[in-house]
Amino acid sequence: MPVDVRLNAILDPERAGGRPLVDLARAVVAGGATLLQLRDKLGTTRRMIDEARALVELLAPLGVPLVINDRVDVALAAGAAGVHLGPDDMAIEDARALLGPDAIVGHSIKTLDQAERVPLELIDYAGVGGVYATLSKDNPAAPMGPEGLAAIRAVLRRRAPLMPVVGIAGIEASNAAAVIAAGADGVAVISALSLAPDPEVAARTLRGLVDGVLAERAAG
Ligand SMILES: Cc1ncc(COP(=O)(O)OP(=O)(O)O)c(N)n1
Ligand SMILES: Cc1nc(C(=O)O)sc1CCOP(=O)(O)O
Ligand SMILES: [Mg+2]
Repeated sequence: MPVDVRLNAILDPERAGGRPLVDLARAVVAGGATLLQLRDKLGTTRRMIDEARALVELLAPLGVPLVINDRVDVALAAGAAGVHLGPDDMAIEDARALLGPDAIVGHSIKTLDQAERVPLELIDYAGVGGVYATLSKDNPAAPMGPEGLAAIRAVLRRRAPLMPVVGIAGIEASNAAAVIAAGADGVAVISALSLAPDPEVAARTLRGLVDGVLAERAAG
């Protein structure tokens, strides 16, 4: 079954507004998040495994998968569902060999060239961006806009028609519908959820916007 990327909440302790990650996870899942990612760029390996284990314990009974950003070892140690990797992270082939066929392996696609070359048969979803400007990533690439996402999505659809595509970077309530209208199957979000006054409400709003455009697409 394809990974449900409709609302991909990325939890980053540097951008959690001081909230415990488990509290944030509980709130965004209550609001409709379908996939969670733990992204901790500064913590020790031990801290990251502790965070991941706590999230797995919360999410497993709720049926919401957790992927770990960058770190195959942390995913394995914590029993997470999989990983999200980018062009500078472990090669997809190596990650798949270590994690096995049932794990979720997501991969970033930032250019048309990557869309042509990434071994799509080994991944479960594509994170396409940066769509808009973001303050949540160091040295982000120039925003590609919904048009850039649509162009990458066209290449991915030709190569792997069922590959779920999730847009990332600067996505919030004001622009989420445009990302889905450009062809994404979901949105990946840090600040518009984690730094919202009420993350559960923010998740429900984003999920509603995504579902609305997906329903129009399904209706043809
Ligand atoms: C869903 C999703 N898409 C893209 C990314 C970015 O991954 P990467 O390019 O490896 O950058 P870092 O997140 O590691 O800084 C992502 N994390 N999630
Ligand atoms: C982790 C990440 N990767 C990006 C990319 O462009 O590849 S943008 C990003 C951060 C997204 O956070 P926010 O929702 O706060 O903009
Ligand atoms: Mg990475």
